[in-house]
Amino acid sequence: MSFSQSTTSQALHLQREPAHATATIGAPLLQAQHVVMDYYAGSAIPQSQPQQQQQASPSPFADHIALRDVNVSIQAGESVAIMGPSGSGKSTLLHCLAGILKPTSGQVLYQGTALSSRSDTERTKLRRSDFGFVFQSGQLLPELSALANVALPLMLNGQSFGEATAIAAKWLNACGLAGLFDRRPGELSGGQSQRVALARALVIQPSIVFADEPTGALDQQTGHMVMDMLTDATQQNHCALVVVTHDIHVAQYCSRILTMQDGQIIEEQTL
Ligand SMILES: Nc1ncnc2c1ncn2[C@@H]1O[C@H](COP(=O)(O)OP(=O)(O)OP(=O)(O)O)[C@@H](O)[C@H]1O
Repeated sequence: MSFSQSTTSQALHLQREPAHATATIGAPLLQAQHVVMDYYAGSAIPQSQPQQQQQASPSPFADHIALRDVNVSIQAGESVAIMGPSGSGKSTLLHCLAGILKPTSGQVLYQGTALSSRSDTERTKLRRSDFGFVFQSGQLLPELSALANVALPLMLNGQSFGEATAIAAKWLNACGLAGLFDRRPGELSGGQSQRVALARALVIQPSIVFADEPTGALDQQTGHMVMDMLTDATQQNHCALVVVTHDIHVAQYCSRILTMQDGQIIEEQTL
């Protein structure tokens, strides 16, 4: 059974309506408006920590100014790749879009509401319920089994151990990991670990998955398998996808490619 088929059949049996079912039709799911990120202005701290005093307008030449007036709109179900040279601001943009970093100025709207208008607790809840994250590596808890790693986000959202592990098992199966439920991350290959990470990101039925170099630690063939799974699963679940990558072959899985340079989006390509 292909991942698409199994995802379709299994995801439909998951526990609740995805959060994006409540999004306003036609309005962007996620929007960055005039986002500036100056790491020296004291906004490189996570939003959950106290903010330092913001300083004067950023100098246009400093390399700690990671984003300069960035505007992006992402629709529900859309897939967007962010490319650009090292240091161009890709990861910073992804972290601002996901509410992990608070921009120095400008704002990020999710379902029409500014992330900065939500309390720390609300933002944490939002990330747990609506956002999935996939990083290059190291995102799984090493002391937990694959099954527990995938079940954990559901338990943090209030589901019982039994419910959470039953749903997690479906996603691990859908990711081709039957038989590996009890393995810890250190006992899995890089590709297997990354598939566990996909299952963990998708298990909550997020409205958007943020992926930062999801194939960066994988060989090309395994990277394609992971991207096939990620794009299949997000499409099947009408989930938006934002992928930071240096690899054009990875970017081409998406419907739109944004190219960044010196903290700005300099090119936008629809595929
Ligand atoms: N915590 C930080 N403090 C100060 N400057 C930072 C910090 N994080 C990133 N920067 C700077 O912000 C700019 C953008 O960094 P960012 O990591 O977003 O780039 P990137 O395009 O994702 O790079 P890469 O492809 O190498 O991961 C760079 O000049 C970087 O040095």
